[in-house]
Amino acid sequence: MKTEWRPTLAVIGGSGMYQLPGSQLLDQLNVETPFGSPSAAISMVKFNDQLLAFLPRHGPAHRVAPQQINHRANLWALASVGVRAVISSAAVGSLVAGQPRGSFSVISDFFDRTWGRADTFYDGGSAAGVQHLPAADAFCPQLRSLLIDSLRELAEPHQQQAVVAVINGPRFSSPAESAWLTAAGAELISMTQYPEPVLAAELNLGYAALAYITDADTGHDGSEPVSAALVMSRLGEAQPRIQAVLSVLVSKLAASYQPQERVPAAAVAAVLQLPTSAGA
Ligand SMILES: CSC[C@H]1O[C@H](OP(=O)(O)O)[C@H](O)[C@@H]1O
Ligand SMILES: Nc1ncnc2[nH]cnc12
Repeated sequence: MKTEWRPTLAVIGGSGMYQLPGSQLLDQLNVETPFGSPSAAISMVKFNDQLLAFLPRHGPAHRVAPQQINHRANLWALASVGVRAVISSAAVGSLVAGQPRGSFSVISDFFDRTWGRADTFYDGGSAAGVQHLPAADAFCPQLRSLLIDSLRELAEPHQQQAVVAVINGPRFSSPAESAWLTAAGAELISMTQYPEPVLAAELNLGYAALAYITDADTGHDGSEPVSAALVMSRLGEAQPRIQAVLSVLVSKLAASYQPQERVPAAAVAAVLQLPTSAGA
């Protein structure tokens, strides 16, 4: 894939974010990958005077269900245009009182309860071979700290760390499932925060999530149980706040940002050189 655009940062838009609010569209790139098609064309946008890549993980009109997202294609496509840092927006439910609805959270760890999702580039079936990713810091500490600084600067209520349980979806949890995940140590709940972070890390991309808490899942705090309509309406109200946080974050991210090398660079290069489905 040859392109004149080489953005340092990509934003992956979650539910309710199908364009980057406050950005100006410069170009759209249809990237084919060795793993099939991404959720949408990659938009090259100008945001806060910076060039950014933007990709809506559910597609432009929320046609891609959480369990159907081709995360490998999405991350490969972003890496192929030179991105080194990924900030994802995610609507999440809260499982505990310490993560209240209407606040932000900077996810620090995950608990994978998905099944059947392709979650590695290194299954031994290609020239890239087998790699074993250390997953202790799948959410990049450097990017997390920039997000925390941005939230603090805007006086946005936020929690600096949280364990997210990732369920397969598309249905929400039952009360018994929700209680079990809470007892296991989860504080937030999502359908998309796995395998996106680990696939980013497998390509040596820095990754952090700006999570916005839309609900209290099945209602542990006595509130209305979650529904898709409720998530969407609360996200709609929060868009200006999410945009403001991203704007401050972008001004703080240095063009010289270098993510941690978690996988040998030669293995990543081998993945990025695999023939695309279009060229195969
Ligand atoms: C629309 S309700 C459920 C949906 O919302 C969250 O999406 P995202 O993480 O992309 O913001 C959740 O994970 C589900 O996919
Ligand atoms: N309660 C919930 N469960 C799973 N994903 C969510 N996204 C937003 N709220 C959620």
